[in-house]
Amino acid sequence: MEGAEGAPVVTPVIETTGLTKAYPRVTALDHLDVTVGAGVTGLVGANGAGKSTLIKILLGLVPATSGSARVLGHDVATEGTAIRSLVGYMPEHDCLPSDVSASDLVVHLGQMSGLPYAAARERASDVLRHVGLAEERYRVMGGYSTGMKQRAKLAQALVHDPRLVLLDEPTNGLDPSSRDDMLSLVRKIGEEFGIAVLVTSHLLGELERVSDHVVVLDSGRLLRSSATSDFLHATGSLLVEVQGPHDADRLLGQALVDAGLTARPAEGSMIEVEVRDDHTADLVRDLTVDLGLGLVRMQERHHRIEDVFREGGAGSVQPV
Ligand SMILES: Nc1ncnc2c1ncn2[C@@H]1O[C@H](COP(=O)(O)OP(=O)(O)OP(=O)(O)O)[C@@H](O)[C@H]1O
Repeated sequence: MEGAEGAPVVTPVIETTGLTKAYPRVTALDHLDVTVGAGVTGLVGANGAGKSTLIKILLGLVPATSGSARVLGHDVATEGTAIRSLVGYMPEHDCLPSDVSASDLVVHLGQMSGLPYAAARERASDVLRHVGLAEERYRVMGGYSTGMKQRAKLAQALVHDPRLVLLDEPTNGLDPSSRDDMLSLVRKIGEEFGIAVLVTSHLLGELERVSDHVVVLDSGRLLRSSATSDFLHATGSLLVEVQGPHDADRLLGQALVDAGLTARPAEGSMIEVEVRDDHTADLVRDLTVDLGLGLVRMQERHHRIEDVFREGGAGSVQPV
């Protein structure tokens, strides 16, 4: 298909419009409009923000109360089977049978998704190797550590060669080193295997590291959706440190205000200056020269994803 200018029209991986899920006591999703493209997308929000509900609706497992959603162009309300053949799902909770080996489970689920036995075996062996379970794949999963269980859940999500995987809290319960390993795997799935990934977490720092794009939910509403780099880019302020006569920082602060800029004390003896336009940094530099002060440093102040929550008020999300 081509757009008006002759450019190919790219179907979003996920698109929701006014998506609402009301339970008797709580509205889990509240008129959610969100679009997810290729690459790795982090879906972040506090416990109860609606992440798992969104995933279940996208899989066609739970009906929405109102609104609509499409996954890889398919309507979740009517094309759940088509969606599930194209999408892998790693559930949040421990749902693995304890008396079955990872190999048997992944082969079985490969067959369930339509692969012949020999192909399912081959594919299971590949995905179990990719997730780092080559050695232990014939052991029953009841004896697995949490990290190994998470890997087995990831492997079964990949066995049918999906175009999109929905990973619900893949780092849940993992120690820091296993968490790093899991996040590297998530990144690898998106980057090397070219599979679109939607990964949820309430640990914000993790998503900064592995996601191209971050969607933030708060009480079922969209708080923010943007490229991860935008979260990390300058907040629109400069941190300035000067050296010179006594109270140099105050002197400069007042001069900046007199020059029409907004300036306030920041950590240490630094001053934070709001960037008004492309000339703000030059103006700060010129003022320090005029005042006879030495400019020790001037740097952009960087945002972290956590700041979104401070502004947006989703207080219980934990930074790592
Ligand atoms: N089947 C259900 N019946 C009633 N309420 C539900 C049901 N499933 C979820 N909820 C409620 O909907 C809200 C959103 O839950 P959801 O599990 O989607 O959040 P979440 O962001 O995935 O959080 P968590 O990480 O804790 O799972 C919560 O208040 C939850 O209690």
